[in-house]
Amino acid sequence: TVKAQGMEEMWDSSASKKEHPNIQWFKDAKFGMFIHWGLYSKLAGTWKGKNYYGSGEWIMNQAKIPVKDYRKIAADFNPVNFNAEEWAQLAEDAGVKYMVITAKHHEGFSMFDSKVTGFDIMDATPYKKDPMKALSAAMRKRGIRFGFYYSQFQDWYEPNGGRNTWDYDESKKDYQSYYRQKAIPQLKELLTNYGPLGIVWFDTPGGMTKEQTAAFVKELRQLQPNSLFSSRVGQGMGDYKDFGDSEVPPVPIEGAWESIYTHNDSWGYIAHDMNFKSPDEIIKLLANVASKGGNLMLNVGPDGSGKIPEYSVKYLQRAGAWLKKNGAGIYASTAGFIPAQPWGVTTAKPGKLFLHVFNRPLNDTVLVPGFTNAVSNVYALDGAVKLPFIKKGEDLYINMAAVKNVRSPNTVLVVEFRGTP
Ligand SMILES: C[C@@H]1O[C@@H](Oc2ccc([N+](=O)[O-])cc2)[C@@H](O)[C@H](O)[C@@H]1O
Repeated sequence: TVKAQGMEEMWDSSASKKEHPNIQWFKDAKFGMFIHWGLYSKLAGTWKGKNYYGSGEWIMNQAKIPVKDYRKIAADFNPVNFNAEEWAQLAEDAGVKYMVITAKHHEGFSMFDSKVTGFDIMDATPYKKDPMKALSAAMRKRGIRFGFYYSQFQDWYEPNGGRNTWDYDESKKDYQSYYRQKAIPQLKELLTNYGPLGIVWFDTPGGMTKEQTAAFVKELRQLQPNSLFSSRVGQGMGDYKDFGDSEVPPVPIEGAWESIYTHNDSWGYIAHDMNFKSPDEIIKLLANVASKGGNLMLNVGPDGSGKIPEYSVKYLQRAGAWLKKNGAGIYASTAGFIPAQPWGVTTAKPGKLFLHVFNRPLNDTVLVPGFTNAVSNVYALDGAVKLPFIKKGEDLYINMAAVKNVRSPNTVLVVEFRGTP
């Protein structure tokens, strides 16, 4: 471990598996916004008149578009509708506690002002402004954590970057030169020019040994010791775990972890993909992930003009409205000690168990089996409506007839108890 200015000890993920000293905000956050935005957003899922479905950000790979053709998109990329305040306000209204946006995805195009390449939004587009500068400032103003997604290995623009196998011979690539000349200098720009970053989100590790990854991580941590690195940095050197796409573990998982979900069926914008998850689905998914002790990072895919799809705006605002009333059952909660039940799931805090009732029992009687602790009070969170309850042995029965709002996708009941579960 190396001594660093100001930090009594530089946290070194490769050395010990103890948690990052700055992990608690992430564990308490529970809800984040993911943003995939790049040149692919302008293609909107179509190339040469052919529609592609799923993962719009992979269209260059799906259609095997040569770099000489793909780079031309930049000349028409002019997101005049991009409004950092609007995006940041949506994050606030949605109730997310952090945002992670693609600074550079696999296509290799830099959505920020980079001195390392000419294939960036300042030099290669008519837009000539740095949206990441405005967005990081707008988020900081609202006290919502901000971070970047940087595709550290896959770079389909660079001859020595990972995984463009249709223009370049993968076996001939010198990945180290790509890391030295592009990935590392660009990550240093991102960790230097946009203020404190809550998170650096990596994807698809590759082209580096364990030792090289350790050196890579150590070099970057020196710039922002407090920043959390996601698990896809590789070699187990991340600070929290990311599950596969749109995956929730079946049972509670210890430690800091995150489930990432698309809002429709694609990370990048696809004009013909309207399969947006409803506000109810978002609220249930968030409670489901929280009931197992994790965070949900939900994605939006702005279009090429810089507009976040209307359904994402409306539905995230609706989910945020629910969180304004019921956030106490989510933020800073831990996994529920009563497993999922026919009526829903549970989350916990010291002396409190939150019942997330998705499916209201027909007779309005909620059974919580195996509840050993003595119960002192039960009420519905939204409106603090006290509810009658009885215990038969370890079975707790709650009558929720007094809860009028029958339409809620998730009615949160609070069980206050003595002792520890
Ligand atoms: C968030 C997504 O991350 C990756 O896709 C993955 C990476 C890893 C897994 N995985 O580990 O299951 C699945 C999809 C990217 O390729 C994709 O474009 C998107 O950015």
